[in-house]
Amino acid sequence: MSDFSVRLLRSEEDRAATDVFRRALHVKEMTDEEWSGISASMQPDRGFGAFDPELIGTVRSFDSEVTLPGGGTAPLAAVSLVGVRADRTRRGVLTALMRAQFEDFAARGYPAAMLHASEGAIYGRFGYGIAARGKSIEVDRHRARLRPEVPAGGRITLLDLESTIAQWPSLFDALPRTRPGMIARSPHLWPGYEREVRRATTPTATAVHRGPDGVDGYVTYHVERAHFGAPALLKIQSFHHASPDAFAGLWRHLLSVDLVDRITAEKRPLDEPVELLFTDPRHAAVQKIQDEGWLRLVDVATMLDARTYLGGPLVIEVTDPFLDHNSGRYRLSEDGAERTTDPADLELHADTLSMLYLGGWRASDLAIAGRVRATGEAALERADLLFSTRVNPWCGTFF
Ligand SMILES: CC(=O)SCCNC(=O)CCNC(=O)[C@H](O)C(C)(C)COP(=O)(O)OP(=O)(O)OC[C@H]1O[C@@H](n2cnc3c(N)ncnc32)[C@H](O)[C@@H]1OP(=O)(O)O
Repeated sequence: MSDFSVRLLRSEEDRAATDVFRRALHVKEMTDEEWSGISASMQPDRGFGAFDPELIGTVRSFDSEVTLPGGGTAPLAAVSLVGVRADRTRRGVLTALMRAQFEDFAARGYPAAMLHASEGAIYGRFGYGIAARGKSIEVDRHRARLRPEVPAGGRITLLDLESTIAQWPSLFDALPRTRPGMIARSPHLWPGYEREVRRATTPTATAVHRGPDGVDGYVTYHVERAHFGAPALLKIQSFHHASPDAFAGLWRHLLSVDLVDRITAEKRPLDEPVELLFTDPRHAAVQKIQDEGWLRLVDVATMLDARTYLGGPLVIEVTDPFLDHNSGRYRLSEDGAERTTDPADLELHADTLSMLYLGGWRASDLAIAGRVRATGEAALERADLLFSTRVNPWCGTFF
């Protein structure tokens, strides 16, 4: 028996819910001024609160759309602002909030949800899995030399802070979302990004790249030092490109910025070939690899049928303890996905299916870790090919 109840938040409760979230992350509550700048980022009717009767926990989402393997898209609930008051944790509050959210997503026809996790041990039990990973890189600007065959790139225009803020949404929307896992940016996201760059103590700039057909890439960055005498770091805040020319041209620009010692970027796509631009690839060092996008297939049948596959057929048996209606067997092939009673080639839990879904992991690697059980090597080989994608998945949007 729970001694709290969960319901949709009213808009006048959004600020208190945001404060619950911030305190859970050890961040100060917002001032009136901060709240007035950020309140537009709350999509109405997408926040849930747990009450006992005080507000003790919250989750939110905003509507989006995710790119799938094969180039299709599906409606996506982007989940954020998850927090439970420190004196009310470990008694099922988040579990109840997650359940309410999934019911809401299903009722509104959102077959998938995604989030960025504060800790890796929280969300697997709710069926979220690490669907996309990202690498953090650091480039030694003084030593990195571009190889002769690297494209020259097109025209670069530099935007200042105000122009960056004004043009960000149209720049992002102008570029195709080419990787599985990339999401549409709701208007509710931009106020938060604006707040971040306005708070920076050094100037933010955006370099826009134009190719023969117009804008095909941009990078937003600022330069900072930890203290006087420390190396000057050019920190990439976002980098999106739609052509090899734009990728090379924007890196040429970053390397040309004076008074910079190192260039850093976090959570870049695992297969983005930055180091291959340089005569010595070691001058672009991968510092760490982290989980980037956690995916939840809320409606497994719909999502399995929405992506494309290579080869097959393969029958998978999914166990979904949190959303049991998803449990069962599915036959996957180049023709799509359907429920079946045929014997399974592969058995896995819903969180592991999320890891396979966007092509971010191989079934044979997950089998080594005990996350997938297969009838044999042949089934794993078929599964590796079936779920494989041309490029690595990447969300590329923080929320
Ligand atoms: C998308 C985002 O916003 S990410 C930000 C997430 N928020 C934070 O990290 C803020 C700080 N943490 C919190 O607010 C809370 O601890 C939360 C939200 C992570 C968890 O809330 P709780 O109400 O304690 O979760 P709940 O009681 O439902 O726990 C369910 C299960 O998950 C486990 N669990 C919960 N949090 C964690 C954790 N951080 N690490 C490991 N296990 C956890 C519980 O032990 C419990 O296990 P059980 O079912 O075996 O008993």
